[in-house]
Amino acid sequence: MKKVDHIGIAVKDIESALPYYIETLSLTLLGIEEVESQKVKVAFIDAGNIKLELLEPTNEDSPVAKFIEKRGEGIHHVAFGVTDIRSRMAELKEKGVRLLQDEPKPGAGGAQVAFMHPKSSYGVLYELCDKGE
Ligand SMILES: C[C@@H](C(=O)O)C(=O)SCCNC(=O)CCNC(=O)[C@H](O)C(C)(C)COP(=O)(O)OP(=O)(O)OC[C@H]1O[C@@H](n2cnc3c(N)ncnc32)[C@H](O)[C@@H]1OP(=O)(O)O
Ligand SMILES: [Co+2]
Repeated sequence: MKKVDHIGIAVKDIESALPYYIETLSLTLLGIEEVESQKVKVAFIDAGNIKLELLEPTNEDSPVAKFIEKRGEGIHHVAFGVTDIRSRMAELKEKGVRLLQDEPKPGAGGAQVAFMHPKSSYGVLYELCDKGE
């Protein structure tokens, strides 16, 4: 794992959460995009050494919609920046980590992403995020 790339934060509505981050906390909005493969709209916020990724569900089957329904708004996942995601996935699988998919999926900003089940990661949903850098 190279470094933590971002922290995902589930919100019901990006538009209503943004002023808190931008005006109250004086952070900078980097961009907003929709990520169809994950059924979310995301807003990236520059928090200095890390990014915050606000996640708003785009429909009721979204993993983020389920999360909010069950656990409320709040910290949803931690994303490690990696290179060569397929090799990282193979290594983790070999070590007994339960991955949530066999193939990487398209994430935000053109990255390839994969997730590890929180049940094999001591209660934390971890993402692998490969931007090809
Ligand atoms: C755009 C992209 C990017 O950065 O580029 C993103 O981040 S997209 C970010 C959104 N995409 C994703 O999250 C994709 C990966 N996530 C998933 O596939 C799902 O959300 C799962 C993590 C498998 C959970 O779904 P499932 O339907 O199994 O829900 P469930 O409510 O039955 O959850 C099973 C158990 O995991 C726990 N659980 C669920 N979500 C959790 C989370 N975020 N952090 C920690 N624990 C979590 C539940 O409380 C439950 O524990 P108990 O049994 O003890 O109650
Ligand atoms: Co993420």
